[in-house]
Amino acid sequence: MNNLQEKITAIFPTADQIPDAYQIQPVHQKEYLVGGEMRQWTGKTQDVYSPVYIKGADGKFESKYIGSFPITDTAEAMEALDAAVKAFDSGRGEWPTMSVTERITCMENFVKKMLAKKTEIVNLLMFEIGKSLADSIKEFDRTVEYIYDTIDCLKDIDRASSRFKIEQGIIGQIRRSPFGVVLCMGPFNYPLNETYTTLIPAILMGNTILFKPPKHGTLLHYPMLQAFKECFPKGVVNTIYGRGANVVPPIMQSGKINILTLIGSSKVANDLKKMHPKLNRLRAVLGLDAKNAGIVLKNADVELAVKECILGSLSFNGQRCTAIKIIWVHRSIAKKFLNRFTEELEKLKFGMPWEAGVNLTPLPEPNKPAYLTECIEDAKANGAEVINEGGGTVVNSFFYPAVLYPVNNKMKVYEEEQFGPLIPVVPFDDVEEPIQYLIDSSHGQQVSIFGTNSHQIANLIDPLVNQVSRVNINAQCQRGPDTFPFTGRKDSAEGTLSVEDALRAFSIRTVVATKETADNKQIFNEIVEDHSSHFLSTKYIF
Ligand SMILES: O=C[C@H](O)COP(=O)(O)O
Repeated sequence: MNNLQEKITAIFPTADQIPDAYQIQPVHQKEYLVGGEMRQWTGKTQDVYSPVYIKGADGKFESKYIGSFPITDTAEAMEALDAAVKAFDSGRGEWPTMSVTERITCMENFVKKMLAKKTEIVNLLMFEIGKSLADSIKEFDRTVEYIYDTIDCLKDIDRASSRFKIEQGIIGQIRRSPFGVVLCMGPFNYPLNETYTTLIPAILMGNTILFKPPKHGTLLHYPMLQAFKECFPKGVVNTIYGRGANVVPPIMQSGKINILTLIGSSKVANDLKKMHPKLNRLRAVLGLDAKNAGIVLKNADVELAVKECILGSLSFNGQRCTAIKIIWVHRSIAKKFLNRFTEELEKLKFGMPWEAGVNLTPLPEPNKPAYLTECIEDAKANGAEVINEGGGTVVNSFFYPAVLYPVNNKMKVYEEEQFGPLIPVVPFDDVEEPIQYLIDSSHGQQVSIFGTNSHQIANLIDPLVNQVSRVNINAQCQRGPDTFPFTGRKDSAEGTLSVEDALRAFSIRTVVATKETADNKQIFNEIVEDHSSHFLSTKYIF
């Protein structure tokens, strides 16, 4: 065992080395929620093991068992679908016809219950997906803030829709109405936050939901199951579990899903969409694969570029859709950049998720270290080297980051999204090379450009922003602030998310209109008075 292997091996604790505050008890989930009923599952369950390995008395390591959840099957999935369809009731259900004010009250109640579960959810985030304590807390807090921002934004939308327009002799009220039944599936890397960035606006807009938690990151949703039952009318939120291949296709093939929302792979999204018998009636809100590039220009501030590229490529071990997944560096500064990059990489602290200041943690996907190793072998066979000491060392679920240089287009890592701590670096002579790379790529989410010549950067912005959906200047790629539009071009996304865009994505603009006559004005006044609970501010219009 070499020095680095020994150091990595030492990060895995014995059972009693886990601090008391983070000694979680296994979560044995038996319940699933359908039609407002908490049903008991007596069938097979899926055991869940943590990426945190524990050293036993015999010196051997074992992945920590943290609980189990129901492997519900097709029948239960179809019951959940029927419950969501029934609750929507072609737009006549209690939830889609409820006033915005009342819906917001339900959601505020839900957030209160969520806040009470913070410790439980944060601990599960650490143990289920290996996210550091600091990042798990950030994920929880960001989600709560997102819900409050969404509520505020909905109030604004509703206020605007309670104002009547008169144009060309027509009085009209433009509303935002729910779309129908939503199938919602989130990712493992932000299992709470990114799931809720679609789930919450979908609920708030009056839709009814089928919710399948991510495979890695199911248990952390359990603490909120009862809250979904208590805070919303029957059938508004229905849960499905088990093997995606068994439960999702029949739901899509039923033709009863109105919105498919998935944060995951473009292949899965395309396969699922094709299953829907009436594609023209399906809306998709998708966050998919990305291969964001860092472009370090000849005149870049190398220190700044290194700092941002380290953050961009290695925060949460590179398991972010917004991570920088390939770095293009001008050949004249490549050596300097790589020396400083590897020096900074070596300073990163690796350890268990609960340790203060930890940057690199174990990976939750059991097959990921083998996949990343395969990418390294492929890159080596095609002329690249791992240039940092110990890069690619694997111990249990931990993979030490590897920097590959010089990467070329024959290698898997050139175009494939590695979604892990592997940093391919490509030298370039002419900035047209990375631009052409972005043009040829099937991905189109973000790019980070590093340089000090504002004239040159200004000239690059248009070509770049016409390839990707966000250009970051001298800064890493990222989704936030959550009020900014978040999307991608080509195979990277469909639809746009952010607080306001998400509310739009899960609703449709509708119009209530009449001709402008004295009688009709009177009728509209009466309608508004009658339905005043549907409006936050307007009582009388004329
Ligand atoms: O994994 C994809 C997320 O949208 C990344 O979000 P983030 O840039 O805030 O880490």
